[in-house]
Amino acid sequence: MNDPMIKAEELTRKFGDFTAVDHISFEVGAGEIFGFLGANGAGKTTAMRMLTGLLVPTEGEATVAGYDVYKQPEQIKKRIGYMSQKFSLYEDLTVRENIRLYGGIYDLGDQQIKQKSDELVNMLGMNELQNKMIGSLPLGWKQKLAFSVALLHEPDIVFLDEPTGGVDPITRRQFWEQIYKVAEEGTTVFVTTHYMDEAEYCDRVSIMVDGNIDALDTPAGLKEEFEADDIEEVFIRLARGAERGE
Ligand SMILES: Nc1ncnc2c1ncn2[C@@H]1O[C@H](COP(=O)(O)OP(=O)(O)OP(=O)(O)O)[C@@H](O)[C@H]1O
Repeated sequence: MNDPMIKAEELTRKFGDFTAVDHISFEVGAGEIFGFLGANGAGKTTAMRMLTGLLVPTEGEATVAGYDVYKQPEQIKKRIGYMSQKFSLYEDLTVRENIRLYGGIYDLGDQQIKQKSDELVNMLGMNELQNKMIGSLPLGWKQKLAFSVALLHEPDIVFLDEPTGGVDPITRRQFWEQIYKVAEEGTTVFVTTHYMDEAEYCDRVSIMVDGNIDALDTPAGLKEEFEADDIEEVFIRLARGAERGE
């Protein structure tokens, strides 16, 4: 892979004696949609926090957008977007106020923020909703908006931590159309999900079990390797041996 957008080598994080992420290695290319799967407690969030410059690894190496996670976390933060599992927009601000706030955090100028706000509200068909409080919007709208806000500063990579949790299949499908669009424009998408149908939409999928990456391939490649009809079957077979989780 030429100049991978994400490169992890033996990346490890311990909490005391417990190894949450255990020597994982993988690369993600520019414009790729990379699905990062694993059962509860497998280590996905911990790995993602290391890659986004939020948590220092215990061992191993990683670069994101060409920057080193140990030495250049601030540069990484400027080049990535992040949509967390816990919803990140401010409930008691309006749609437009949230966009303005994040535009400021991402260091965009006033003119650029205004232009981006107009574009975004139009693109999402949120004209009628732009002055409504976020708290009053349905979850699906909030998620679509949070995704667009994570892209405001045109990052190289966007990290999505269970972006579609709790919404209906039609809204999830619309959300995935947004994902395809940004990937086509060249943005790398790193996404965790518990929905196995969504794993099928990814270019490649990795499956974590107890801190390790036990499988990594295209959805078709994984199904072939495991002689499975769908990714859910692959996942269940791998996760069955897991010690962690609910
Ligand atoms: N700050 C911490 N201190 C101690 N243990 C932690 C810490 N953060 C995570 N862990 C442990 O590391 C393991 C991996 O957690 P992590 O949140 O990365 O898993 P996950 O795959 O993201 O799970 P989920 O799907 O439930 O979010 C879990 O056993 C968790 O309890």
